Amino acid sequence: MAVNMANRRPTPMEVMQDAAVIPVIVLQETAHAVPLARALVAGGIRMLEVTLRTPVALACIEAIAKEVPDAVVGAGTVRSAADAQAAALAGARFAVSPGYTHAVGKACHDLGIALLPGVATGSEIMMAQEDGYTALKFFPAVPAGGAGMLKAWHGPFNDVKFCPTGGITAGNAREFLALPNVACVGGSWLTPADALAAQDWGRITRLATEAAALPRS
Ligand SMILES: O=C(O)C(=O)C[C@H](O)[C@H](O)COP(=O)(O)O
Repeated sequence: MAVNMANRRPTPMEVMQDAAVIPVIVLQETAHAVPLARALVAGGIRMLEVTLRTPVALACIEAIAKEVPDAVVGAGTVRSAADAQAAALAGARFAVSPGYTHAVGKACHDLGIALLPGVATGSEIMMAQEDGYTALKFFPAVPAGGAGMLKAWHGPFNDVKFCPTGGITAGNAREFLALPNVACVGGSWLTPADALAAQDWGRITRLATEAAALPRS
């Protein structure tokens, strides 16, 4: 499944198909970015979503883009065209949004970076599809209806693939990955805040290795 990403930006489907899990990363320290990225890559996970939730997020994206060539760094929590522009400038090669607006979709299209738009309703799926997006993040997956929702969507939206995120854990990931319309899952469990604070990169590589080995449909 893994394709050679050197020197180019992935398509949305390539972002979703590279590994079973996209780690959702919240970084508080710029110095953690590179060792964390290397730890995840060592475990077989290289599509990395760094959320724009902290003041250091853009600096972290920039550091990973420059110093970890085997990683493909993306930005999460992209909520506006300005977020998308800042992320692309920092070196993000894809974007993930918690919801969807035409402005975010157009910005990513114009910037030439892949977007996984966040959706939680049929109307949002239709809006994203109108703009050409068919590889979508289902957020927040568990609170918004979980596997049952994905099964229901598979009827009318059987041309869409999802990355359920929000409430996914090592315990329930398999149930989601077994669904025909799920290409991968997203989650923060690979990068626990206490492991980051302790700079326990070995633990993060172990979590990534387990996640990379999860079976997919
Ligand atoms: O920041 C964003 O852009 C988001 O969309 C939220 C994250 O995807 C979820 O917070 C991850 O959920 P957990 O794995 O349950 O921690």
